[in-house]
Amino acid sequence: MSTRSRGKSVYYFPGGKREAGETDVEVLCREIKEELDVEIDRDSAIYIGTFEAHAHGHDAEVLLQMRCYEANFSGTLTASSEIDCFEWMRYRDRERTSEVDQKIFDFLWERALIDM
Ligand SMILES: Nc1nc2c([nH]c(=O)n2[C@H]2C[C@H](O)[C@@H](COP(=O)(O)OP(=O)(O)OP(=O)(O)O)O2)c(=O)[nH]1
Repeated sequence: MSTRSRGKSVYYFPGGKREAGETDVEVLCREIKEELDVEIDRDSAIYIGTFEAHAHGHDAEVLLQMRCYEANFSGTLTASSEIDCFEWMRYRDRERTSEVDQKIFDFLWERALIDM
């Protein structure tokens, strides 16, 4: 599932930057709550992998390293004020996402974890 932040042209996986002292799962829970108003079940979080690419919206030399998790959640997905919209995507939507997300789409596709 991908989100489009206010003023951005491409879709991002929900998430964001770590604040001082936070663990990965703490960042995950905070960002998902802020963006989509649902509660992540922290015990269900499973590390998927780390992906690197140019950070969208930054100078070409700025690299983004994204540590990805899958997890269950409870509540009703609701776009917060920082999100314009969210969308369940398929592999064919790959070009509508940021550079790092396209690598993640490829990873999911190679493992048959996303539909065409
Ligand atoms: N969450 C998220 N961020 C992404 C993705 N792809 C991508 O290039 N980014 C970039 C955009 C941002 O520069 C950074 C995430 O920062 P953030 O979500 O905490 O947002 P922010 O407003 O503080 O970031 P910034 O634009 O000020 O750098 O990573 C993605 O799929 N998900």
